[in-house]
Amino acid sequence: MIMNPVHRLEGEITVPGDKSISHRSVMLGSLAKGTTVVTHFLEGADCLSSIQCFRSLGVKIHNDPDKGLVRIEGRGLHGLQAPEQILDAGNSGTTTRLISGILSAQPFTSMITGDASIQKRPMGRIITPLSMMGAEIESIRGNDCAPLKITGQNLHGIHYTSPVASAQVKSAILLAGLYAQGTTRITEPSLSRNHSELMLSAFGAKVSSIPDGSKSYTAAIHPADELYAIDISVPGDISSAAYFIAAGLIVPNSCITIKNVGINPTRDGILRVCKAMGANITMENIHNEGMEPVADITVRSQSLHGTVIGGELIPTLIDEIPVIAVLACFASGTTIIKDAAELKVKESNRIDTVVEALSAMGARITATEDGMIIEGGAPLHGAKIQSYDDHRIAMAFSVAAMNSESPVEIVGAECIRISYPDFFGDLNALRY
Ligand SMILES: O=C(O)C1=C[C@@H](OP(=O)(O)O)[C@@H](O)[C@H](O)C1
Ligand SMILES: C=C(OP(=O)(O)O)C(=O)O
Repeated sequence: MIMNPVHRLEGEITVPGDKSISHRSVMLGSLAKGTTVVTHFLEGADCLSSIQCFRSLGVKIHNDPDKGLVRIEGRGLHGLQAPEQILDAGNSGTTTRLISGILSAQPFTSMITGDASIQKRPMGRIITPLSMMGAEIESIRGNDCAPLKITGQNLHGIHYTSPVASAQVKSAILLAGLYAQGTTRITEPSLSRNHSELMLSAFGAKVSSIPDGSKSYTAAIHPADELYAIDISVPGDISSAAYFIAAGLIVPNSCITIKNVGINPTRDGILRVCKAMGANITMENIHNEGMEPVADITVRSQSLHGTVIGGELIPTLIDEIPVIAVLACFASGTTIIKDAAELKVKESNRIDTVVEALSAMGARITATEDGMIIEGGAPLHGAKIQSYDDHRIAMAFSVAAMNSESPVEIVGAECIRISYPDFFGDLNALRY
């Protein structure tokens, strides 16, 4: 894919549904009694993997992609059936880790795996706490990665202190906790996205999240008899909106409104960073969609300055860091991204891939152990960029290309289908 520089972006778009919320709607809808209807579902490959896995577990799921409508005929908390084949999570870490929490408590054995990238991502982080709850999980190759063989057991509650602020780890434990004897608690070093807590509670589970001490949070869940179906309207994904927020800021004379974007405070770090860089982003029509806050976001091109991004801000923008690094190249002064070692265990090592690609475009960027340092202000020029089949990298560099001095080639841009199938269609609708 060759991306040419863009002169101006203007107009209004609606980005696809939130990936995290779409995954969770399939999972909780499958475990609930009754029919869950989901609108503005993300028809990205990752969420389709979640649908496919739950179909293999005996759940009837009707998907109307043209309408973004998914209807899930829940089987109740104890109604899943043993799968006849190995479950395939595709490229989705969320599917793999969250479903493992559920499978740990089922009265059958199952196997789950995914693509080459998934088979390299660390699963020890869920195997350890789920095993402490009584689960039997084997990493088939003995490397703490998928394929995983999960033999369901009677689980018991634990209080787990997680070394990482990871919503996938937290959610796997909470989902297992639905089935465990006694209360299950997970303390994380800072608050990661809380969509599971909010949605579990909307489906009738007894779940709480309490700040304890300065930064750490403890989520707790009690075992449930049943969950009950609800209707879910999925907000626009702020992680997808992030590409248009960044593009609107760096492409001269631009003005973009992104409608109905989720602005849950555990996800809005990109907005806080833009503000810290001097951007004036406006929000209108702020309201709640079910349990999640949403707003229309308007962004205009502006001059930016560098900032420091670290600490508890990191989990609130972890997937946006590649495009924030691009933004930092157009800001005056230095931007430091730290406390973000988690970037190394995503679809690619996002510290290495971002630094490699931005360096190739002429940016002044240095990798650090837990992030990167960017000296902004050097113009970017065309280059051949490897996406390493990482959708966030392909989209972040599509944004970089928009204000590059010459065309950029993005190798493997098809991977964008993972989270944003019509990314280029939406982009073209704004291009002048
Ligand atoms: O729970 C989720 O839906 C997600 C959590 C994050 O991962 P971690 O939990 O590994 O930080 C994020 O990177 C991923 O895109 C989606
Ligand atoms: C890390 C991501 O997703 P997952 O962990 O679900 O593969 C992502 O979408 O950037």
